Order: sequence, then C-alpha cells, then structure tokens
Amino acid sequence: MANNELIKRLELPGRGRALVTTRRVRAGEIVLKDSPSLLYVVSTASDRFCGTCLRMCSGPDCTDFGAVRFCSAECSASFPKDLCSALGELKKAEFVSEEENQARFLLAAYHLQLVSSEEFEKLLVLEGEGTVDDEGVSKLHSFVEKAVQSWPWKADRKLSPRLTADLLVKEARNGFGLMAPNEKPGERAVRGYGLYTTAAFINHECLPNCCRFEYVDKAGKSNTDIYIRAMHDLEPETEISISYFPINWPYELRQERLEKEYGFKCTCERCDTEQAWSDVENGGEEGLEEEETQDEASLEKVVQELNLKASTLESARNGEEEKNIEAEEDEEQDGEEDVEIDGDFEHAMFFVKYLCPVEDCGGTMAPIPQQPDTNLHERSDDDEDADLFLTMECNMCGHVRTGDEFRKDLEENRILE
Ligand SMILES: C[S@@+](CC[C@H](N)C(=O)[O-])C[C@H]1O[C@@H](n2cnc3c(N)ncnc32)[C@H](O)[C@@H]1O
Repeated sequence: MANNELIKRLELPGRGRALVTTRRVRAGEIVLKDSPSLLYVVSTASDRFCGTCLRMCSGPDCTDFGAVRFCSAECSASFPKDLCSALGELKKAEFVSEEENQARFLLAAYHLQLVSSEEFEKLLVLEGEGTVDDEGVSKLHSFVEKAVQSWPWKADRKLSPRLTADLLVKEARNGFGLMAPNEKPGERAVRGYGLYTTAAFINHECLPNCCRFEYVDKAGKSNTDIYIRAMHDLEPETEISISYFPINWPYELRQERLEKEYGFKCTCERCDTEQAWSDVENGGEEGLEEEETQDEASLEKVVQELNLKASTLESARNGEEEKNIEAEEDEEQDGEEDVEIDGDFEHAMFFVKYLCPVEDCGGTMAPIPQQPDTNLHERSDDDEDADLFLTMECNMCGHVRTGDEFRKDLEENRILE
C-alpha cells in the first residue's frame, strides 16, 4: 500500500528540502508511511494515554509510574527505565504545562541519543536552530542535565545548552501532534507528539495536495505510524505538501503561526487572495466579521461566504465602498498585482471537496486508498472530474462521504446541474 519509493528528497529554492513524487500518483494513494523516531505523551494527557503506545489508558490495567502511565504490562515493560526515572523528576520541577511538555520532549530526545546515536543524528539534520541566551532554554537545560546525569552515557555524549536550544526549535518545526478522540464536538486535544524523520521534510501549503492520517487506537504494533495520502492525482515531480494546521484557519491566524513557529511568510495564491479580503475588511466600516473561518462546512455556506468576500473585494475595487477604502485601494493599487477574483471559485471548490462537512470538525477529506484492481487505477488520465466522486474519508473525525452523496449535495446546492 504505502510506497516510500514514490517520493524523493530535493532542495527547492525558497523552501529548503522538500519531498517530490517520482511518478504519477493517483488520488487516495499513500505517498508515505512513516514511523516515529521519538514519541512523548503531553502532560495534560499523561494520565489518560499510554506513555509507550499513546493508546487510551484506562481501567485497572493502568500502571502508574511517575509521570507516565501504561495501558498494559507489556507497554510498561518496554518503556526504558532510565527515561521513566528521569520523567519522575518532573514531579519536583516547577514547570507550567508547556515547559513540562518541552522537558518531556528533551528527555525523550536525549534518551534517543543514549540508545541509538544513528537515530539521534536524524533529529539533528531537521530544520531549526535555537537561541541559547533564552531564560526558558536555560531553565529546561538545567533540569534535563540533572535528570539524565545517572544515565549510562558513553564518552561521546552530546549535551549542551546549544543542543537543547536547537532540539526545542526542531521539535516545534517538525513535530506532528497525535490527536486524542474528541470529547465534545469541536474540542480536540493532542495526546502526544512524534518526530517522523522522513515526513518532516514535507513543506506546508495553504491549499495542500496531501493530508496526514493516523490511527493511534488501532490494534497492533505500528499504531503510531502516520500515512500521507494524496488528495487528488499528482503528476511526477510534484512537490508533496500538507497543511501544518486545519485548512479552514483564516488568513491572519495562518500567517501568524507560519511566521512565529515555522519562520517563514507564506505568499501562496490563497494567502494573496485572502490578504486582499483582509485589507478590504480592515479598511471598511462594515467589514466582515473578524477571524472568520470556513468552519461552517455546508456547501451552501462555504460557497456563499466566498462569493460574498469576492463581491466585497470587487465592489471595493470598483470604488463602491466608503471613501476611506477608495483612498486605501488607490494607494495599494499603485504597483500592486491584481488579485484574481476567478481564483475564488477554485478556492471555494477546494473547501467544497476537501473540508469535512461535519459541523465543527475542520478535518481534511482525502479519497480512501484504492486496491490496485479498482477503477481508480483503470480510469483514463484525461478523466479530470473522476476524483470528485471518489469515496472520501476525513482525517480528523473519520466521516466517510461516498461519491453519490457528494453528487447529490452538489446538485442540491446548484453547484452541479
Ligand atoms: C517540517 S520542515 C519542512 C522541511 C524543510 N523545508 C527542511 O528543509 O527541512 C518546516 C520548515 O520548512 C520550511 N517551509 C515549510 N513550508 C514552506 C513554504 N510553503 N515556503 C517556504 N518554506 C517552507 C520552513 O522553514 C519551515 O520551518
């Protein structure tokens, strides 16, 4: 099913290292299956999820061991005792929850160095460098240095404030959050984080072509593997992209997260279009609501929303808005590229196709992987709309939508006549 031969790593201008397809990929194909080099459970979930496998951990099987619990005697036995005792030190430290998570990560990373310097080196090549003269880093480094001092280190041990600072940034830029099942609709929490040293080379796009699936509660050993699935057909030599957060996040929130956490400014086509909306909203007296997301995922609403924004932008461009907008627009149009209003339909269709229709979910839909002998692989290359009507699965709530259901929705909302 998964085929890691399907991708290669390249350096792309302005994007750093990236993963690119080596052949044509069909909608729904798994382009990458990756296992974690390192996993840790977050402090707020450590009493409910197993420290070894991150599965739900409840009932009498649960073995309490310092700051980690285990779902079974097997998971308890396979968790490294050195790491367990170091995690026990967390109880004495005065950390707020975010710092405690960073300490958990650092202990797991330094422990990886203890047991496999080869795997540890894979972490060191990931993107990100920290700042040493940071109070938070010093506090964490002092804690970690003490907590790991009794470990059976070899002479080539690497442990320094510089390395601690770098590891923290590498984790922030490359870690994948494994989600806990929703307790209430719309409330989603992370149960733990993992570093996947191949998937870490996938860059972000606000309109991605792949999305990540995980099945942490499934039976078996590889329950923390992640699967990167193609949302639609991809040509050979196409860069694989995912969204680093839910696809319905609004422009400002996306920009803030990408700049603060990932260190780059996104200038993709979607951001260009939404920046123009945001300029109009900020300039107009009757701007649209702040911080809108396309989270009401009914087709009608998504399409209406985007049409409304497009027409607001068009009105502003045509000088029908308040004077202050006219003035701003005039200024902005000097030397500024025109924003494609036609692009709005393409963006609307992206959400119609790929945003999970379940209220408050915000997940991304991707076609269910097909068996090689199904019609997905037999359909002709020029049948562009065929992937519209594949059975899709949501990567957050698991909702499944068949092609017939989608066709009916499109017809009811007059998108397809
Ligand atoms: C998870 S890593 C992806 C692999 C990375 N390019 C590398 O060379 O290791 C995340 C980092 O990649 C870069 N990146 C991701 N998406 C990008 C994009 N759309 N444009 C520019 N840089 C991007 C940023 O530096 C970000 O912090």
